[in-house]
Amino acid sequence: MLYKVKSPPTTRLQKIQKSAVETHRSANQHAKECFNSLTGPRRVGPVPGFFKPIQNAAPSSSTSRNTKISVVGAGNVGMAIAQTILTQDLVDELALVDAKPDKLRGEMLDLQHAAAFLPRTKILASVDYSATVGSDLCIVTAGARQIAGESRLNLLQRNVALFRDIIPPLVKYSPDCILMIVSNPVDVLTYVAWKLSGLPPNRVVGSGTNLDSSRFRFLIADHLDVNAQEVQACIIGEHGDSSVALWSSISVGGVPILSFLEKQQIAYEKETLEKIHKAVVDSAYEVISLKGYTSWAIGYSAANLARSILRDQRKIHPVSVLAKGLYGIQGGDDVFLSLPAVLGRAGVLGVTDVHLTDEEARRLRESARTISEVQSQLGI
Ligand SMILES: NC(=O)C1=CN([C@@H]2O[C@H](COP(=O)(O)OP(=O)(O)OC[C@H]3O[C@@H](n4cnc5c(N)ncnc54)[C@H](O)[C@@H]3O)[C@@H](O)[C@H]2O)C=CC1
Ligand SMILES: CC(=O)C(=O)O
Repeated sequence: MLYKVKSPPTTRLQKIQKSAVETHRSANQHAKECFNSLTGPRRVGPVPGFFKPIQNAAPSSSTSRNTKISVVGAGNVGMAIAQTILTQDLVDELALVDAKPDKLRGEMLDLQHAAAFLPRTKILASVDYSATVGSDLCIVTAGARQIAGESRLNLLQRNVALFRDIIPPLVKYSPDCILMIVSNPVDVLTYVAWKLSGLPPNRVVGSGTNLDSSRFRFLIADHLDVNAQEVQACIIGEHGDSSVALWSSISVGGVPILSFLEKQQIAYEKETLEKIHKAVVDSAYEVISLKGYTSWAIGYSAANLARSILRDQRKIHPVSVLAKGLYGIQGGDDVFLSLPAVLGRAGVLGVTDVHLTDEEARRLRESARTISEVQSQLGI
């Protein structure tokens, strides 16, 4: 016997909703028709005659060309990065790529509708990588994210498979780009992206512990009740559980903090320092357990890196770079992890040589070993 699912009777509210949707559709259609009658079908470039050039104008002498960023992955992280880039007036063109066409178009339109409040930026979106052509910087955020309690390293196999589809077309359309990886586990995926891209190592960088260092600076600043921008403090190594806090080089407004405490004979327990570092490591887990994902801080972190690169700022950021042979990391290991790197228009210009205590150096080598072990199972 078959049971038929009866359609419920149409209520008055549903009728009103249906007619509202139809009215909205026809209003959109009407607006499009009016626009087309004024300007012709959708076109690229200005409508001829809309403004008249002034008499005897010399051709533009500007030699600068448009700058372009592409963001792959229009999820929580990709969109937080995109909107931070737009508000900070970093580029002339922003291209978004995702595998979900409707979500992608929705995100593009939503950002385009803010045009009246933002610096002028052309925003494009497509599931096709040709939209990314000629990018100066490609930021990859696509992929699986952690669920509450899950480690970043757990995401590896799923995201490596996606990277095989993402990295080759990105580099095909933008062979001169700097590639910035954000998807997790960011250090291993930066290595994977480097291998799949064939780019020189200075042009492949992971967002790494730039975010962890901001969390660290926030916690110290909060403790001392000062501005976090006055706190020079760095976390290096894995963006994850084996990261290393460089306590020995922290300064606040130029004052080295550990020697200040010692001079003032203020006792501090090693355990207190460990607790602060643990709070940094636990930060992402806490936010994910509360809201399901992290987005705003990584949005600002990635835009901060994008500015240093595209504006050739030569600022020093803890980011994931090829660490082979640096800080005592074994020459045989092509491992990417965060070290203090100078970033500019050519990507990673160099790595600074910060003094590490024996304990910090040992922890960094351990962090490298953790990443290297995971990497060795990849067969890339
Ligand atoms: N490095 C860092 O500091 C941080 C990294 N992350 C990582 O960023 C990644 C993204 O996180 P969310 O944005 O929260 O995830 P999400 O699930 O909101 O977005 C992921 C997006 O990737 C897209 N996608 C999947 N496969 C694709 C493909 N083959 N091509 C193009 N797009 C594809 C999905 O359609 C989705 O829109 C995760 O791996 C997460 O762990 C998140 C926060 C901080
Ligand atoms: C998810 C992640 O990697 C973070 O927020 O640190």
